[in-house]
Amino acid sequence: MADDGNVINNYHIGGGRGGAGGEGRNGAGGVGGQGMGIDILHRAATLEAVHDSADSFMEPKCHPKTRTQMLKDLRKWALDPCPKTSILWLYGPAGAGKTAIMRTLATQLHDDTRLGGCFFFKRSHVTRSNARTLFTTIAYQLALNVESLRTPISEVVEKNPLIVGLSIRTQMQQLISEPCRAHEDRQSLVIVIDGLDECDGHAFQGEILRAILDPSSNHPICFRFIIASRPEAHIREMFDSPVHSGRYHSVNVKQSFDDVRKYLCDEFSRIHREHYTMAKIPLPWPTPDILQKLVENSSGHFIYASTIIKFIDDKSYRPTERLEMVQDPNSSGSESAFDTLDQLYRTILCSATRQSQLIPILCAIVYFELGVSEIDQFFGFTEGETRLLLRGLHSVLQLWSDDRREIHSHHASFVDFLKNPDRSGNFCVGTLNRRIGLAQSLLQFYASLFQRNEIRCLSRLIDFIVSLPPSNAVAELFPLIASVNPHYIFRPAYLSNVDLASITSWLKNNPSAPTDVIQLWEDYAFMFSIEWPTEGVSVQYIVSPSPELLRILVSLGFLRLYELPTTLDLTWTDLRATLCRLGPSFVGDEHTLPVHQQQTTSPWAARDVALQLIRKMVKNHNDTNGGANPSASRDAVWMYNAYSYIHNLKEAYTQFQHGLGINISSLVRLSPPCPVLYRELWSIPPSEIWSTWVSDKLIHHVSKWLKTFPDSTTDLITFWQQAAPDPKLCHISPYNPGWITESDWRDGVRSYNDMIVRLHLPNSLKIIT
Ligand SMILES: Nc1ncnc2c1ncn2[C@@H]1O[C@H](COP(=O)(O)OP(=O)(O)OP(=O)(O)O)[C@@H](O)[C@H]1O
Repeated sequence: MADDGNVINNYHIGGGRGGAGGEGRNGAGGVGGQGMGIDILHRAATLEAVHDSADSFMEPKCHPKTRTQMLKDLRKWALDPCPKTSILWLYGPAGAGKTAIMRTLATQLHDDTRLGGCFFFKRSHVTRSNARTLFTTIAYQLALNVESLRTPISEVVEKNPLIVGLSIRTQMQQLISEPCRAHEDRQSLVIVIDGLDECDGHAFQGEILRAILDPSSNHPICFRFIIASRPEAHIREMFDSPVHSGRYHSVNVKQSFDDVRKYLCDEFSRIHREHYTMAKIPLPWPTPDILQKLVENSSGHFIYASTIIKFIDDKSYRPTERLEMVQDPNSSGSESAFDTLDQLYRTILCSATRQSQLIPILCAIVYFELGVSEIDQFFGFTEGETRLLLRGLHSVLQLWSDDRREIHSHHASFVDFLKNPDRSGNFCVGTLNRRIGLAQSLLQFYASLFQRNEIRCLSRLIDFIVSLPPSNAVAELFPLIASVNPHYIFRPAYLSNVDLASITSWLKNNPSAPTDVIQLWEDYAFMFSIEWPTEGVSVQYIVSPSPELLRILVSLGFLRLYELPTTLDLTWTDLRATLCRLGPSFVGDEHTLPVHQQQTTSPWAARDVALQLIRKMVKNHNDTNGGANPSASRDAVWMYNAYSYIHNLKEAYTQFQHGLGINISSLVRLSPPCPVLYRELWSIPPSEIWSTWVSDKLIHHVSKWLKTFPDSTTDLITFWQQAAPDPKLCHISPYNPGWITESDWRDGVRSYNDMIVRLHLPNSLKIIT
């Protein structure tokens, strides 16, 4: 195409002034007509790295009618006379199809006579992995492709032949940018660099990026750079650096299920057409459902699709049999179907550092889909350690800037690879030992003190444990299963009845499981069913509950089971011992002689708990010097650990005391008339309750309670209602109208009464309102 004197020559070398060039590095003759400079460049260039080099027919290219929109967009950007930025980063996971896109694009740009130069890096290749020849190769192509650039580039080299061995940045400046200024007001020239991550050494990769990205580089305005790479952490960090902000545009090579389908359909048709054993196989082959499954397995990336096509297309085998092998990853010989894929994954894993630490993390990602911060916590790492360990795996794993987001694999095939010992060998995460190791790590976490976090994996951990076949090998897990902190078991939304039933039956099916561990989890299952009713679990005998049991049951009307130990100052062992007296497996005196003992009544139990909670509130107040030193309250510390939305201990203290206040209000209302309790109410420090919204509830319920006194007088009730030091704070606020307070209280009573019925306890224990 000739529009003026600066013809873009499209690899056509015009007749030169001089004679033939000298012999090139590969034995080829130098380019005629431009003298020594071009000849020196020719010797220094890596011709194999050019898009249509001699062996480029073996390199990836886009199958016809695939990646059409992406190619169109890239080409449009490249040819745009005034794009917002002149640098574009094309990134995507390993095997997404970046090279295929870049080669196809380079060919299109070449046909448009707008390809300045290109370099296709190739990992571990003798010459194509060498960064030192990148800019000489590009300068050489610029000189050949653009006639007007030939002389200025050649002169630079003639003047200073050493340039081909100088630093990357000097080459970029002196060999490319400066001579090309003459081209300043011409059409854009595109420089394509593929596989930056495949160039030897992170340092060189960084240097190349700096040479292109740094604001000081001041490239001719006609230049467009397209750089493709995997989203490796060190490359992403360079692009993300504030110094380079606004200097480049990035494009993600996204999954494309439609393109993969198109490719597979065409390739299967070709195989069907070309393979002589296929003549009698009816079309469509493969059937649509098999094709759909294969498309799904590809995760929308080409590497899987092209790998299986290569395998099925082997002329020495029947394609139908090979397809069956691909579909059944456990069939013998199927490993070889994924050879290319596995080689890719092995290379990535081998290049990662600290592999022995990496494998348990991969195991956790594969089986639990955790986020970075969860893995840090589960494995007891210092914050940020997981991210460091996974730095080398960005091309197979999707990591997010938000540490809480689940890490996942770019390709489903990577997970299959990691699970299959025949494919991943030492990297396999699916062996029994590795799975037991993972279960141990996670159980250790759940056996530790209740920590401040929201990691809700216990249910999945139970599923994972029960998937381990009963064997002596799992015996190591039993002590840890016995030590799971009950706070996690009873914390709402952590587990369900189904989880408890499944771990219990798994333990029972394990001949080596100790009976006390089985009993413990049966008890947990029973306790759980008291709070979260399930069919089929009930007490076997009608027992008369002890005062202690009744106190717990009354409290359960208003509190969650997992709050009881802290609120009632019980240990989990106490709670279990008391509650499980109701259980079907309890063998004790109360079962043999049920009911015939002096009954404690629910109102008195409520009174006792109310007194206990008032004293607890006062104690917390005194211990913490009125809340000034909240760390002195164990309750505040517990509250802080239990709810990650609570920001600090002070807030935790206030919330805990408010919770107590609300429970005291309800329990007082349930109590019989009792002057002792009335007096105790006055011991509550005003700052704990009167200056808060809890006072609404307290005034409401205590007023109702006072009406039940035999000698109740309006005066007493009015006196109570006006008791608060600041009456303004104690009216029933619009946000907490009386009917809400009333309906909450009735719900508590109803839930308590339902529980009495469910547990087949005597009706006399119900609360009549
Ligand atoms: N559009 C496409 N049409 C047909 N085959 C494709 C296409 N894209 C990719 N492939 C095939 O998928 C495989 C992986 O593609 P490619 O090498 O381009 O991926 P990549 O993203 O550059 O991978 P890596 O990060 O490992 O360099 C190759 O065998 C390639 O031929």
